[in-house]
Amino acid sequence: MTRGGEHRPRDLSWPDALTRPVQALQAEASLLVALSGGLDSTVLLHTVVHCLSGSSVRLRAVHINHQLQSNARETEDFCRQLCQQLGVDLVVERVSVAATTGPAAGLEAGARNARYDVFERLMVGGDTLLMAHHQDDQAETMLFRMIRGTGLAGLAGIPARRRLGRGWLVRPFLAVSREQLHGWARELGLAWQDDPSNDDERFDRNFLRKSIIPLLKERWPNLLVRMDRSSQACREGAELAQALAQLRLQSLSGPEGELSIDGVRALSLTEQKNLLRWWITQSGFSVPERRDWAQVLADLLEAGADREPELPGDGFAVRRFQAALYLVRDPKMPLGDTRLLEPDHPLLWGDYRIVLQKAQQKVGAGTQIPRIRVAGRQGGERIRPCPQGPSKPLKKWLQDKAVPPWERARLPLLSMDGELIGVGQIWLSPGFQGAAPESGWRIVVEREFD
Ligand SMILES: Nc1ncnc2c1ncn2[C@@H]1O[C@H](COP(=O)(O)OP(=O)(O)OP(=O)(O)O)[C@@H](O)[C@H]1O
Repeated sequence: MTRGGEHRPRDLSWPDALTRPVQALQAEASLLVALSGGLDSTVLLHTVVHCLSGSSVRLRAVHINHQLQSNARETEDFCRQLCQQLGVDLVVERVSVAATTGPAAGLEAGARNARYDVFERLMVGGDTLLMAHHQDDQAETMLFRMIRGTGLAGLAGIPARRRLGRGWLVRPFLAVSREQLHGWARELGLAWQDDPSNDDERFDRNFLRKSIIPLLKERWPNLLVRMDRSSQACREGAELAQALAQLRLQSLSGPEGELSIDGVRALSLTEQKNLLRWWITQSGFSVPERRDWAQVLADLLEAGADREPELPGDGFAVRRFQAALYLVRDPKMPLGDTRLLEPDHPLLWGDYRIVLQKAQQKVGAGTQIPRIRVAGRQGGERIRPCPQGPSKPLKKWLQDKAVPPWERARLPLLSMDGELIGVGQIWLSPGFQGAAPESGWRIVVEREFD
């Protein structure tokens, strides 16, 4: 349902609290306003147009139609008309939200994920996406996270600025309350769309907004300001914890990014947890949800030498090998089949990329393309590390080289005429390396994330 009056604001003086944070965006190259059609983002779009039209900033809006509400089409039309009247280019994306049959929270989260996926995809370098989150959203988020039992970083609430895809996400209204936004929207005579799902208290956020926060505000009128202070304190605390974890990471990590067990063991349990979480996040993964961190750490750090403890995660695992912890990415493809190397056709083998190249010809070297096979370990292989020397079991050789067990299973083995000529990046027969290799052919083995 459309509320209020016009697509054009009345000619009043605009409140400073709205214009100040938006004027600070003058230096941005390109702004994208996330426009839901609701009151908050409609006021944001009007304010951006009021403050920045005529400036050099490129301005667009983006509306995501989740196709969930009965008025989804009406809201999309509203956004189109609004942008047309304001002379702002609008991108509309329709998405299908998963988990529609799940519990209310699943649907809410599904819509949010779909929305952020689109935003990320749309952003190019130099783009800044603006969202209209305000002080009340901040308080709801903090309460909600507290109820779910989140840590310091979660209690820091919604950040005013953070990276999103190739650009930035900025929330200029975080210091403005919902009441103020509503008051100004009416005073300026603006129109907006009401979201019927905002009244549905099966959604946790709505329950907090409609039933809990008003009660708290009645008792503590400056609740929002106090919570804002708490979020600031938590943000600072989280920043300090990260800085400490980063220092520890630098001093305890070895040449392959592994962490020394003795070094980690010397830290308090609190610091161990802090370090492990930061290490996982820094490596681009999500920290697994565990309640038994003390147990997880005791397993990783104290298990007997004969055990191979691990903390599994999504796309990775933290594993122990000898005196260190390793953060190991899941391999890219199932290994197993045998492949033949073709000249100048890179072979992708899990995380490895293997290339066979014709090298400068040595006098007397054959010109025939060597038949080099690439395969995973089957067991029983032997290696002849020195061309004229004796061969030894590959298993023993890998153990002597202290190659971790998970790495051994992933290594591409290169062989020719039944003889091993290469083991991942660890070893390559001298006949296939250097400026003028004996065989007339050079092999290059790289690991993708090296
Ligand atoms: N359908 C939409 N299309 C474009 N932007 C949207 C849409 N829905 C929400 N937004 C943007 O996100 C802001 C916050 O909206 P809302 O509070 O509904 O989302 P939220 O789920 O709480 O957000 P978040 O998950 O980011 O905290 C809006 O002010 C608006 O800028």
